[in-house]
Amino acid sequence: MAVYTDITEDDLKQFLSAYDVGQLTSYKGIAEGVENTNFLLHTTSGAYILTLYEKRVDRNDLPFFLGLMHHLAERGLSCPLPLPRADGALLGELSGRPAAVISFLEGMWLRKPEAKHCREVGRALAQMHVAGEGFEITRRNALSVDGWRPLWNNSRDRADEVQEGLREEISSELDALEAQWPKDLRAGVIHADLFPDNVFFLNDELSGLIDFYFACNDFLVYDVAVCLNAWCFEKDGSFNITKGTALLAGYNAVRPLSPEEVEALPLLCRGSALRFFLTRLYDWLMTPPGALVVKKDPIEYLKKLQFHRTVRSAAAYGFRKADAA
Ligand SMILES: Nc1ncnc2c1ncn2[C@@H]1O[C@H](COP(=O)(O)OP(=O)(O)O)[C@@H](O)[C@H]1O
Ligand SMILES: N[C@@H](CCOP(=O)(O)O)C(=O)O
Repeated sequence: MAVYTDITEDDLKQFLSAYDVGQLTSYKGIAEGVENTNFLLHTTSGAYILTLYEKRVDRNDLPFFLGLMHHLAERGLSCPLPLPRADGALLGELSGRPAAVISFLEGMWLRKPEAKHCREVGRALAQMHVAGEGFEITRRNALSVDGWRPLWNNSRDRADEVQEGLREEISSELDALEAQWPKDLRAGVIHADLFPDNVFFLNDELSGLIDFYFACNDFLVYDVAVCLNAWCFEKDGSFNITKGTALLAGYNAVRPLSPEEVEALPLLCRGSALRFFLTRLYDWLMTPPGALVVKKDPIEYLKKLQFHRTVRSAAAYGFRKADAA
């Protein structure tokens, strides 16, 4: 559950008086999510999401996230829009946190995505990459290769508590990735966390993308690697090549990957698996017992990382040359 900060009805009503959303009729905390506190609001004019930005989100990054949602929506991508207050600002303050009211996106995230959904996600990811062109604010990816060692240093000494041998395995993985990480692939705005819980579907059609709070500038194909990891593995840990083929074909239909991007894919998949392993490991070790959040299993991502180490080319993910640039 992710409701870290509570609000009172009086404070909420006062906060909403700056918005053109009618009168509050009900509100409730949303259990899902990890980073921020979200409430579902109903008012006399409809449904909205209220987001209170928690400590892990840097206040200085909020104009990037909120501006990006505007930029993408203006270019036809289906994603939530932050509502302006009467003074034009997109951010206010509630219960001591920066807070925004966001439009409500219809749909549900899929608990059991199939290959046809993976194709839609690939398409939407490429559409987001194209729509992100021309967005003027930039944000570096703090969770890319430069950020992994500091994160690892915080957990390394306790890593063997989670699984014996982890300390050695991850240290050598990190050395290898730092030495081989590509330097000059095509870069742009990436979502960086496009997991199934951040993609909504309505009757099998993708209705929109949410949760842009890890978005940043990085290699576009790194986002494809994040999605292969998040969408194409089965619960038993096996990689589903039918899903991989669909996701890559969907992506390529909108923005064909270059030969350099295709070649880099296995390494980027390893890196993306390490990135989620490291943040999950940190949370696993550091979240105090009783905290109102569901911790995610780091070992799931260790297994994905180990699979990618055996991969020699993007064909193992279902990449077909016919789809490429
Ligand atoms: N714009 C939106 N429309 C509808 N539901 C939303 C919207 N934004 C968030 N939610 C709901 O809130 C949950 C958590 O949102 P998310 O942005 O993933 O939180 P976090 O940043 O904490 O991970 C989502 O799974 C969804 O149920
Ligand atoms: N997707 C990440 C955790 C971030 O969660 P979100 O609720 O912000 O999407 C993971 O699975 O480790």
